[in-house]
Amino acid sequence: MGEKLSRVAIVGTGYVGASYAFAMVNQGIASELCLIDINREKAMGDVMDLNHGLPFAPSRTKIWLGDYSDCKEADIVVLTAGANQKRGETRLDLLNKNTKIFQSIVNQVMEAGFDGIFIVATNPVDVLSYVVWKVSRMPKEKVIGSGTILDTARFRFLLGEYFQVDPKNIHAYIIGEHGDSELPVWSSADVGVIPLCDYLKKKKGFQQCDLDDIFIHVRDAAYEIIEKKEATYYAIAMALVRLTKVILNDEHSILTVSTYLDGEYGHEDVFIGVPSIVSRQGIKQILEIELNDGEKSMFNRSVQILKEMAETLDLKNLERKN
Ligand SMILES: NC(=O)C1=CN([C@@H]2O[C@H](COP(=O)(O)OP(=O)(O)OC[C@H]3O[C@@H](n4cnc5c(N)ncnc54)[C@H](O)[C@@H]3O)[C@@H](O)[C@H]2O)C=CC1
Ligand SMILES: CC(=O)C(=O)O
Repeated sequence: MGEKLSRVAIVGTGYVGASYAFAMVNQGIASELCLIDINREKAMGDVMDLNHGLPFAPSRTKIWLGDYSDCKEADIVVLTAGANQKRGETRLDLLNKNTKIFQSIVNQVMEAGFDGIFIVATNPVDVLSYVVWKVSRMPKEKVIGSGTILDTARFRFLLGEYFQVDPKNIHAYIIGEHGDSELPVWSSADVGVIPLCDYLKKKKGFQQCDLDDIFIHVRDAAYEIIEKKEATYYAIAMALVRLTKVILNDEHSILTVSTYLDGEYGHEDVFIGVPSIVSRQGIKQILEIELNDGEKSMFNRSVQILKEMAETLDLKNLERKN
């Protein structure tokens, strides 16, 4: 019996999309990788460049310049197309531009007969995940935004550096909007199996004000990197590869993806970053972690901001008619 083929289509091969494709090939995650971009020359250049690296890859990947008809057979379509933040812009500033682009892309993907899982990375990722869900009319479990996966990774990296512990042993989440209103869930953060607040008390030299500073660096990391090199792409690419692998291998891993709340955390009709179990079917379950009062009010504010942004869009006219 032959190996099961897995096809991933990437729409948007700019900094993020191309870095993701590179990381996918390097890790040998999918057997087929189809690159789609309005700038076909750029995408073709990436296809050639990636194909030339295949002799060094861990497994064979079929890589080609595609069009929307290739999405019919795709297991996952990854959306990384659209405008990125320029210096001084927030993620939410991109909303109108990227909603128009997404409406056209998602319609074409669906018209091709796609029936897999959407991964959304383009900003503002939470509101655009909502747009993808509305336009595609896919089940809510099958639209997954990258949410605060990247922020959580940044958080774990910086906490690991601070405590001199492997970031993989730091169990701490950033939740909420992937953006300025996100929040750290200190109340349930652990170093190994020790609650972070106990760890802080027991070990000399660590203090809460340093942790507050770490969170500010996490929240503002994108601004800092964009100031230095115009865009961020390696870490998000690696985060998207991890999410892709979790889906294709049915890993049931917990990731802080942007997903549709339907009563969880006391909210509904909004996509936002919360820890969720991700499987081959998409979102299997949202984990409702206990938040303290301060965290609850920050989370509620984040929901409110995302809802207000979604309300500025003409959502009725976004939905596909058939
Ligand atoms: N969710 C996250 O954690 C992160 C999200 N991002 C976001 O990812 C998005 C992409 O960023 P970059 O790759 O840096 O931008 P980029 O400008 O380098 O690439 C965007 C690509 O989209 C393509 N594109 C534009 N309109 C299109 C259309 N109608 N159809 C097909 N392709 C189209 C462009 O030709 C370009 O190749 C941005 O919105 C950025 O803010 C970036 C980093 C982290
Ligand atoms: C650009 C962006 O969203 C990030 O690096 O977090």
